[in-house]
Amino acid sequence: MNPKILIIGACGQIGTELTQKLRKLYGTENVIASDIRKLNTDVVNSGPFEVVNALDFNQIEHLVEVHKITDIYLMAALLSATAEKNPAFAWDLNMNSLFHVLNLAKAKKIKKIFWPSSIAVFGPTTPKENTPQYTIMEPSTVYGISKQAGERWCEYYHNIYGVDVRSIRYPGLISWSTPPGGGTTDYAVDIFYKAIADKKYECFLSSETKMPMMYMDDAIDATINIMKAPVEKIKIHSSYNLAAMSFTPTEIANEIKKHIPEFTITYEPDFRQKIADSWPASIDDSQAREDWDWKHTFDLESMTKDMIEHLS
Ligand SMILES: NC(=O)c1ccc[n+]([C@@H]2O[C@H](COP(=O)([O-])OP(=O)(O)OC[C@H]3O[C@@H](n4cnc5c(N)ncnc54)[C@H](O)[C@@H]3O)[C@@H](O)[C@H]2O)c1
Repeated sequence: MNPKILIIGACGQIGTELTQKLRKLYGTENVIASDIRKLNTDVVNSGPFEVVNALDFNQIEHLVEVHKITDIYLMAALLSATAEKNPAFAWDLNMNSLFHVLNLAKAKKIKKIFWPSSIAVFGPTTPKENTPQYTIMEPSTVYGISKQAGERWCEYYHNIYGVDVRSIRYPGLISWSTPPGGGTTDYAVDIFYKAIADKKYECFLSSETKMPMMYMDDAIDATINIMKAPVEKIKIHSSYNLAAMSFTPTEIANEIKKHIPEFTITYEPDFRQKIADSWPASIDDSQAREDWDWKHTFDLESMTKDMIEHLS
């Protein structure tokens, strides 16, 4: 039987593409998209849509009952750069929305949860290259602190209450259909828009800042596959490391130049440099590959080609 899905935060960078893919897979009527406002016409007009505040437990519970929801994908959050500008609100939104959904599962009102974590759970004391699944985690951003605390709570709700919650530590995500929502890796999306429109880009990170990244198609596949995996294959109930590629602004600029030879890049690092410097440069995701057969498709070369084809 198909799951009955509620996506909270469906109008964002990930939610938009996740909604369309889940609707194709499970049927439009089985995927209820929701967000705090009707922010994206593609999402709002392509199937059932509800306005919901992720901080309002009663609203979410009502939707779960009315639509007989089995699975919730909680995508609403304040992202890294935005969260630094409003730490108290970021903590409130990122934590309490998660508690609401975990408590619905604890009360057996839903069966399964997807909740995204991030490479922001790592910090300046974490080994930077090939960052292991289990390692030092001392995040220095409010976003990272909220994601790390969220991971601990996911594992706790699994261990103590038997909640089936599944999670991935997404790296920076690159996509062409919806603009990114205020993260530190957003430059790797903006650069394509500016390269095509202006043939030049001023990067808010320094030239050699290497970070883990992933093309949205791979991130959506990972999200759907971890949720589809038989429960016994999920060995980690905090969050899985996930990786596809790592590159610096110089490297992505050079790849873009293969398609747009006149493209130039300059560097003007801002407050986001400090956040980027505290994160890993590359990630060891062997556990996800082993446990539920994760594999990526896109590397820097194929991702760049696809982005330019779609945006040109
Ligand atoms: N995009 C990335 O590179 C990335 C990387 C790592 C982790 N993540 C995580 O993935 C999730 C989704 O990220 P995204 O990039 O799609 O974010 P986004 O900012 O693009 O989208 C978030 C969506 O949540 C909605 N929202 C905000 N507050 C809400 C509320 N109170 N009630 C209901 N909806 C609300 C927003 O309107 C928006 O549509 C987040 O948890 C984020 O931390 C994203």
